[in-house]
Amino acid sequence: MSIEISGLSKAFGKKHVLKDLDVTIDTGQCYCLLGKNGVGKSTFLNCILDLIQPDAGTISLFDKTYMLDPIAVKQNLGALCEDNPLIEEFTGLEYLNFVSRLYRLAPEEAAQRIASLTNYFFTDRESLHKNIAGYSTGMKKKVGIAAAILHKPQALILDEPFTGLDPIAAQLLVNLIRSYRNANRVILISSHDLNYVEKVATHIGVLNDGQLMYNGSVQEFTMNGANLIDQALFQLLLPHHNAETNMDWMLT
Ligand SMILES: Nc1ncnc2c1ncn2[C@@H]1O[C@H](COP(=O)(O)OP(=O)(O)OP(=O)(O)O)[C@@H](O)[C@H]1O
Repeated sequence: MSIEISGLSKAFGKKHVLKDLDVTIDTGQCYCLLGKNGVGKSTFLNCILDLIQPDAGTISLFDKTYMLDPIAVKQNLGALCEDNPLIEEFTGLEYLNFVSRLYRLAPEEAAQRIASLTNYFFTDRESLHKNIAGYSTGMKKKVGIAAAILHKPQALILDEPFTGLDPIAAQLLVNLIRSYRNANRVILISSHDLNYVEKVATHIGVLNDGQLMYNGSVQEFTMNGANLIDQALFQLLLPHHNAETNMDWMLT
């Protein structure tokens, strides 16, 4: 297995956000983690990224663990975090060059990859010479995504990658994720954008009350396409919800 998580638990004070989770994600899969606000999706991803220390459990990536070989694990990971921290004083190009040096890419190789990624995502190339502080949310996200991919990681972990992207950039990201998936990498995404999840997911996890209410293939989740992902998710999380009776006051 490429990503193997076993017995993962995390509490913040008395709130048990993740309870003894087991998840395996194999190469060629794009696993999309879904669930209501505040259910623990980012916490789950941040544990895998070693940004949050779990209370219990083991995480192994390509048979290596943080405990035994943290550098090897991190070399194989590309990450876009929910708050997308960048260095705002840098221009987009300076930031990507900085990241390429962190990963010790040869300068020529780095220049080639940066040119290809920025050509792909940025029609407005001028903006890449301006400070990130002045970028829109979507532009920052595109820089964050490019930085996550630059070192060609085996596993890509993306927290809310579609949020804030315009439809063109989002579709470009869909195409990129599909190519990445087909190149036998492994992708883990947390997202509320189910239209895009529908286009990239091979597997779905639905987190609720600290546990996975569903953990399996997208085909099984949608009953072989009989349901859309949003319908299947709604039925799973709110099977008895009746919006009309709850909101009558609004219509009179
Ligand atoms: N550092 C922290 N300290 C205390 N509580 C935290 C901390 N980080 C997260 N939480 C709590 O853990 C729970 C899960 O948060 P998390 O951000 O993982 O949810 P999420 O599913 O990603 O939410 P959303 O869909 O709204 O982004 C929330 O109740 C949140 O308030």
